Formats: sequence, structure tokens, C-alpha cells
Amino acid sequence: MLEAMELRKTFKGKTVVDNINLYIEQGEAVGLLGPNGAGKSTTISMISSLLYPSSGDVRLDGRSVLKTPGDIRRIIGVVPQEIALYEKLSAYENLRFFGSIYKLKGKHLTDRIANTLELVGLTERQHELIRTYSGGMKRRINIAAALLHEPKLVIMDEPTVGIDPQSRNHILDTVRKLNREKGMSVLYTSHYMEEVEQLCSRVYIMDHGRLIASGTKEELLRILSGEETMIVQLSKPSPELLMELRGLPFVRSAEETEDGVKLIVTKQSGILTEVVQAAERHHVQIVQIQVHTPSLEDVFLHLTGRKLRD
Ligand SMILES: Nc1ncnc2c1ncn2[C@@H]1O[C@H](COP(=O)(O)OP(=O)(O)OP(=O)(O)O)[C@@H](O)[C@H]1O
Repeated sequence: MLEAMELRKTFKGKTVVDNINLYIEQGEAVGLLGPNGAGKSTTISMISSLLYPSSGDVRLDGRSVLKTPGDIRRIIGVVPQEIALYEKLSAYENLRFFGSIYKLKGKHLTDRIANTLELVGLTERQHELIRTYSGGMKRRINIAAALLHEPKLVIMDEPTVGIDPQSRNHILDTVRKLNREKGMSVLYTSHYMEEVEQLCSRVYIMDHGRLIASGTKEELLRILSGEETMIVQLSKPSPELLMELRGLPFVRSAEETEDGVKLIVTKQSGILTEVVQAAERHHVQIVQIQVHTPSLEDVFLHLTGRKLRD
């Protein structure tokens, strides 16, 4: 349905998006995951025709849409990171205004407003002024505004950042419903791994402007299929122990946690003994060790050397 081909964006000589290739099929929910500054917003701005790429192409059903942005704007709804609403108008009035931009009129517009308000769970509050809304409620109205013209694809830029848990759950439910019940395609950017795991069937992982991995959750987990995650709780922090662990041949990555270290290790026998002996050499007691199968967060750490929310 939608395809980004070799997208690149340079600001004042600095490349912030570098050779991005991605696609979204009709009815698919796709995640774009990356830490702050990875280039997610810039990428989706180019896909939604809000920003012109330095090079590359965006295709809708095989046709380039860079020169005809109207084509793509009709079929997509974009939920930006910043709240774009009129504070002095009610939610209903805001939606009427956005509906008129999409050239919706009369009963059709009224029906669409009622439908989207219902979807985001704010029918009861629709006549209250936006300035009295919580951040989460404003974000939900922003989502309603992006859905008024019944887009085939909704693109959401970190829609749950900095909002209350109730609105967050509501947004996640809404996205799930749109995708699974209405067959709407979704491109969802986030730096919350668990959200993307819950909502999306396929994930692109981005770091420093580039895609570093992509696939279904199962495919991404396979990257670490020969490894295990080991969470070691220590009696005290020890940078020297961390250094030594990093140097062990079976340790793929090691990072400090709140009360110890987290290791990704290649599965083999004798690892526990070696970790215990290293701790003894540094006079640090091991309080507890947990070993589990790596998560997607671990895959990200392994690929980038940093946590998603660093
Ligand atoms: N208009 C601009 N001019 C110059 N640099 C920009 C511009 N827009 C974005 N950047 C830079 O591009 C890089 C990627 O930013 P972008 O907002 O796309 O990342 P992101 O992954 O969406 O991060 P976040 O999660 O913080 O929104 C950042 O270093 C940012 O400072």
C-alpha cells in the first residue's frame, strides 16, 4: 500500500535520516521503534508528505506521491507529537474545524464527529473547552481529528508520551480496535517496546537515522536465539566487575542496572560459575541471579548498545 524508498533527509549538512526503506501493507499495524533523536518523526513527516525528502521516494500503491501530496493526505490520518488544538474552543468545535479542512459537511460531518468522539471515549465531555482537558484527553481529541475523514492508514507519532495511564490505555485500545476490527493500517512510532509488542505485527528498529533491524517479533527475537539474559543483583555497585564481565568471551553485552548488572550471554555451560568467581575477585556478593530468554528490549540493547529510553 505505502512504501518509503531510500528516504534521506539532511538538515544543514547533517544527515538525520539515512536511506530508509519501509513498507506498510493494507490492514497491517507496523511499529517504528527507536530512542529519542533516532529520526522517527522526520521519517514519518516525509512519509506523510509534511516534509520533502532530500532524496528518495514515497509510493502509494506503486505511484510516487512526492509531487502530488493531496493523494496521500486523503488516505492517511496523522497524529503528531505536539497537540494541535484550539484551547478556547470545545472538543466538538475543534473537530468541526478539522472536519471542514477535510471538506466534510452537513450530516456526514456530524456523524463522523460523533463516531470519532465515541471511539476515543470523550462523547460526554465534547462540549467542554479544550483548555480544561488533561494532556491525555487532548491527545485523544488529536487522534479523533486524524480519523474524521476515515483514513486507510493512520500514522501516530509517540501518541502516549507523557500522559495519564487511563488515556494511555484508552489510546492503545483505540489503535487495536481500528486495526483489528476496522482493518485500518497503522504506523506507530514509540520508544516503548511493550506498546509496539502489543499492537504491531511487524517492527522496524531505527537508530542514528538508519534502520538497524526489521521483522516480526519472532524474527527479531531470533537474532538472540543463541543467547540468554542474565540479571545479576549485587550487594554493591562495582564498575570494575562490570569491566571484567564485559571482557569475558561469552558475554555479548553488559550494562549496569539499578542494583547490579544485566548480561546477554551466549548459551554454554560453566557461565554461572565464571560470573560468581568474577564477583568474588572484586569482593562483591551476588544477592540473586535470574536467567531468562531475551526480550525485544534485549535485542535492541544488543543491536544498539543502549537502552531504548537512554
Ligand atoms: N528541522 C530540523 N532542523 C535541524 N535538525 C532537525 C530538524 N528536525 C529534526 N532534527 C534533528 O534530527 C534528528 C532526528 O530527530 P527526530 O525528531 O526525527 O527524532 P525522533 O526519533 O522522532 O526523536 P523523538 O523521539 O525525540 O521525537 C535530531 O537530532 C533532531 O535534532
